Amino acid sequence: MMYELNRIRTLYGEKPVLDIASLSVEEGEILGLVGSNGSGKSTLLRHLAFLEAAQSGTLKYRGFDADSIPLHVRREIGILLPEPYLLKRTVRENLLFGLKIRGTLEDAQSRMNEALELVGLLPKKFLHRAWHELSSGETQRVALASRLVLRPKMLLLDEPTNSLDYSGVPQFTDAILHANREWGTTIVIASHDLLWLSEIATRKVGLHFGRLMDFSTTNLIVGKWRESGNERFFDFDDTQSMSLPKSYRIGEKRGVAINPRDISIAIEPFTCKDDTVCLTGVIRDVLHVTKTNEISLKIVIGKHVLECIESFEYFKRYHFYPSQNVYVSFAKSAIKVPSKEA
Ligand SMILES: Nc1ncnc2c1ncn2[C@@H]1O[C@H](COP(=O)(O)OP(=O)(O)OP(=O)(O)O)[C@@H](O)[C@H]1O
Repeated sequence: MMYELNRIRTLYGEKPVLDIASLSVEEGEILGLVGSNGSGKSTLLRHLAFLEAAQSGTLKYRGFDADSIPLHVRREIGILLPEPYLLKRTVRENLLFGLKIRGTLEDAQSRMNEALELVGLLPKKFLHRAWHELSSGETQRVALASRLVLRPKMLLLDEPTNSLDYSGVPQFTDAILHANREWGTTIVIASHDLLWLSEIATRKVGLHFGRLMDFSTTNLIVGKWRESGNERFFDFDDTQSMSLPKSYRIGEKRGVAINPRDISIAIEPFTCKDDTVCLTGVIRDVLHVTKTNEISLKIVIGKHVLECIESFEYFKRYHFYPSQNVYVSFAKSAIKVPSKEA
């Protein structure tokens, strides 16, 4: 067990931003943290890196309490922030810094080369570059390389794909998987890139207004609700809406969740019954989730995006592709009001 959190509560001023009853992180897993802006993901990562303490509750790392963790154990943990900070020196000095303070300089040169190659930078070209001669994507890569060179036991990544271009993302994926598989690094990643997280994470948890959600879905819809008669509706756009479950209480700021496996798509319209929601949308992304041999599709419906998971066989039959118009359907009973704790 890497982390054990119990009754963690964090307040900024009067405002509660984290309220987690319990959460564990197992050794060797890649845990994805999902949640909308301000849901508390970065705050949680800062707690896990011991950069900032929660107001109450207990946080243990490999059995050590936050306030008695030895420095050498704390140094097993690497964190990559969304706007990475580099020392105002060369790439080489940035990579060497962590090795120096840990006193592990034996095979420094080969480890630096390996770390740079892992993030897709040629050591010959980049090792002696100054920090200001790097693009933002290269800065992000060097920042990850300077964590990888330490072969950390624990790696915390906050929006790691932020400044990466299209080719940078697969490279980062490989680097992260390499750390996990070759060195046994346990990884926690906060990201809005849900498709990417589905590909890389072995488990995902959702944070919603600082609380863990007990849903196994990435389709968390938070937005404005419209009341009409006794019913409440969520509007995808001017013409498409869905009615909300009776258990949804307005003013609770909880949103609703729909499991991607409960959503069906088709190229012909569905026969829509009273207990079903039927919508139309456009496919934005198609991703093969190799772990489960399923297809994850992102469907744009009005101003919102829903993820839908179909079997590989179904996908092969219809050959769904990005930009295709599709019909979307799910049972009204699939719209869940998430409970407050996992
Ligand atoms: N230093 C701070 N002082 C006051 N409030 C803060 C501070 N840091 C974060 N917050 C607030 O705490 C809440 C959680 O912020 P946090 O950065 O953890 O969210 P997040 O899920 O990482 O968001 P995002 O997806 O936008 O990065 C937000 O409402 C934010 O405004």
